[in-house]
Amino acid sequence: MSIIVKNLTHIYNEDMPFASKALDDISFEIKDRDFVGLIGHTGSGKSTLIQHLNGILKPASGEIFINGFNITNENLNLTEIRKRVGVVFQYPEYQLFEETVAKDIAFGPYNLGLEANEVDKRVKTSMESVGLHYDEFKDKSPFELSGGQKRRVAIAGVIAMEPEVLILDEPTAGLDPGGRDEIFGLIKKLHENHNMTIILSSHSMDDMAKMAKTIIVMNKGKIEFMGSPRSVFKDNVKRLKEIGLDVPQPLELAIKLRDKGFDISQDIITVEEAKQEILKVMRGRKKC
Ligand SMILES: Nc1ncnc2c1ncn2[C@@H]1O[C@H](COP(=O)(O)OP(=O)(O)OP(=O)(O)O)[C@@H](O)[C@H]1O
Repeated sequence: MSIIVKNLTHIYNEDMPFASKALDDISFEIKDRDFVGLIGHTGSGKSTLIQHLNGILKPASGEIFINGFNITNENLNLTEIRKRVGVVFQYPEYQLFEETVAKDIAFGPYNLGLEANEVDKRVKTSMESVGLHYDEFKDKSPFELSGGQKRRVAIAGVIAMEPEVLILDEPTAGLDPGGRDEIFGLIKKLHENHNMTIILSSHSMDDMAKMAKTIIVMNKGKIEFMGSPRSVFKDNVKRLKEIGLDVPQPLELAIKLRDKGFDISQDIITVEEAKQEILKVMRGRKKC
């Protein structure tokens, strides 16, 4: 499902003395089945953009088309957007409220007006998709689960609505490294097995470099860069640092080694690439 954003501007507290522009005339296009990493310093406008993509906020100006469908159209029913675009907000486990896992996941599909049989089917399938065994977890209270499990329940609740675009705002915030890997593994699987277009915001450049096909870098409500992780990180190290962002650690290491006189490529964004490049340089030195 393609997404086209045209000249989108958002102003909080418009017409008030303390009005502030959070999105400033941004335009971009996301292709069907892309995996987009949304990065930017805190306050750069990522969450505001995400809320526009699912119709929660209305723009001061501009338009958004989801598969040709204008979701900024005043007359559009929000349920129509929710069927297409699912959002997992930051710390989604705080929004779990039902007494059982199955009931919590069923809440969204019921609101779409689906029949009980269809809702039950979707609850089961989405629980299996997030790695929660139906019989084991369906009757548990969401509140007796671990942090990572709660987050999976929240994700299952969104994917049970079978959206074509899944947006996740900082889905691993506050999780330990094990929980983080689990959630990223799950998102990767959803992208690959369910053909979902994914938009993911994260502060981890290493994870973005590993997972995203396209990176969007936001700064002060504008898009600073958009492109493949390799082109965005490799060509813009200085500017990324100026706007308060890191680059992936393997690239950081390559830059440091180059500064120390090693003839090492800067075209490195993953640990494996750094390993191969360092081995190549070491072998070259041995021969000399
Ligand atoms: N409800 C609101 N009312 C007024 N201003 C807001 C509101 N929400 C966000 N802002 C402002 O809009 C700008 C963009 O904020 P936004 O939350 O979209 O950034 P972000 O990139 O998602 O940040 P973070 O990484 O901290 O979540 C910031 O200047 C912020 O202070």
